[in-house]
Amino acid sequence: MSRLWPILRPAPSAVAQICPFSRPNTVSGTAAAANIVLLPTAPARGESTFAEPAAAFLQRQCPMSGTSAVGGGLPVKAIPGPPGLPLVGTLWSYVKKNGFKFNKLFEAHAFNFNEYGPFFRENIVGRKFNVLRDLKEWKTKVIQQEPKCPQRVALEPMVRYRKMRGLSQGLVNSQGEEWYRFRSTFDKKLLAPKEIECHFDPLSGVADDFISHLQRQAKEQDNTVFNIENEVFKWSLESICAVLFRTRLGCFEDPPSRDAQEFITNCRRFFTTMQTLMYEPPYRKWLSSRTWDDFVECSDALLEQGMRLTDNVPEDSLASHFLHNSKLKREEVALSLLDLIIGAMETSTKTMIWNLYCLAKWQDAQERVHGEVASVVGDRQLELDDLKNMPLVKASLKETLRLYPAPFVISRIMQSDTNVRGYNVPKGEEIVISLWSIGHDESLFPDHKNFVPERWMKDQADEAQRMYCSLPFGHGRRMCIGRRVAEMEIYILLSKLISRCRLEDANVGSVEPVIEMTLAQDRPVHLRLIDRKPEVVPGI
Ligand code: HEM
Repeated sequence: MSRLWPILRPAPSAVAQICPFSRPNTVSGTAAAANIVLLPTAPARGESTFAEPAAAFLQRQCPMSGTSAVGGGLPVKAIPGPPGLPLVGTLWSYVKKNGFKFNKLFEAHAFNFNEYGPFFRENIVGRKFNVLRDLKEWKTKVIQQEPKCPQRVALEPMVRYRKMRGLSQGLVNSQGEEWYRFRSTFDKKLLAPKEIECHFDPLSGVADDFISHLQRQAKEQDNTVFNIENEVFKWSLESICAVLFRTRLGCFEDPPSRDAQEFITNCRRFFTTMQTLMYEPPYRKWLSSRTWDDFVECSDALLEQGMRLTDNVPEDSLASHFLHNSKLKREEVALSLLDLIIGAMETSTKTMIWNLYCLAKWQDAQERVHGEVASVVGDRQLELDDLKNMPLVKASLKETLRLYPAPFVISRIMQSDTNVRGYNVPKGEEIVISLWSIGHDESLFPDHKNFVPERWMKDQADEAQRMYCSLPFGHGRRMCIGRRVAEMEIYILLSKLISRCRLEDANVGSVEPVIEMTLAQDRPVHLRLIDRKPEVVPGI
């Protein structure tokens, strides 16, 4: 996508010189465009003006404001933002040389927040984004008031494929009552903390096998695991299948079992082709394309494998529970289980790699986390209750997700008119919260470029920060349904791995984030694994 749709990133001065639309779209500028009798001079840039909700600003400064405000707020078009051309909107800024890159969209967001304040509006070829950097406003105005069935923009290639095959849209992409039917089936079993505890043993088994697999590889290659993504992807797949099907696929066998290899290949093809399809210009979907054919082929294969996995599931598995205790048809259960696998794979894999990379890069932090694990677990095997006593391990994941939030934005399509920061956002508009920008806001997170897990510890983070500054799994009725599974599998793997090995950064240069399906690493990540214990004790 970056090749097709690069986004221009002009320096502020360059904007003024080059662009015919260079005048910043300030409150007064946009309001004038919307025919509102308005303000003397609104400051053009910076947080201080925009940190104040626009309606209050208006009220204070302009006697006419009461009449110009719509439904108690300014019209949505008055939200400041980068100026655009008729029809194409800000696409011009995406195709200029040396501009923003689409695969670094979070940088464009940071730039725009700096220019236009914590709520800006952008129109790219007719699609309008209202981008927010204010988590409190997101929680109180968007999420707390959301209806029974909140909506998010769907993953278009998946929707197209399932329509073509006459299948239901499942958990990730359905909307309205259909979504509710799926979600209410899966919610309790996946989100209630007590329900998740039964997955501790299977996930521990996967973590043990994975660590031994990594250690074997490292021994053969000068203590180094090259391109660790290939391996972490297997851990992710093996973990989610252990949770859903109580089945071990055999990803760490040498070579992996045929089923595992097929699953790995199809999953990887699914994500790479979907990524390409998602960012193609819209007209491409009317033309035949090799990528689309590939996507259909691997989606068919995944569906077939998913159906096969549900054929003979052990009685104590989640799959069996959903097959026998829900009103969903067998095919709908199989599709939803696939959705859970799809939801889990990219996010958990990328997050785990970032977490390992951060610990390897910030050795002091790694030693502090290791100290905690050693003092709680010692030489025995990790137990479920230990997880409650390792706040630093948990903080290490939170800090990773602050620096590198796998979904770097979360979106909602408004289902009723809502006043956000003084603007009346009508039903049908999309609001996007930029998690990346929040996590990199120096005023919220001093020393924000550094990995400091302790900033999330109860005695160090203030209440407001803990409440409003971290939302990597989303929030509300449509939040990540796999959050508890993800947290458990990551805590287990981190504590086991770090007590067995010291991680070292074996990369040339700093690994930087780029947007693929989620916030990915811009190069293959290599890590050195140094055994902490001369002899490996199985289990920990
Ligand atoms: C570190 C790992 C993960 C992160 C950061 C993450 C993050 C997210 C986020 C931000 C959303 C959107 C929430 C919203 O719109 O408010 C989401 C949705 C979803 N996630 Fe996760 N996720 C992770 C792991 C998982 C796992 C392990 C599973 C499966 C067990 C999973 C399954 C899903 C599904 C099915 C949805 C769509 C839910 C719906 O639309 O009702 N995720 N995830």
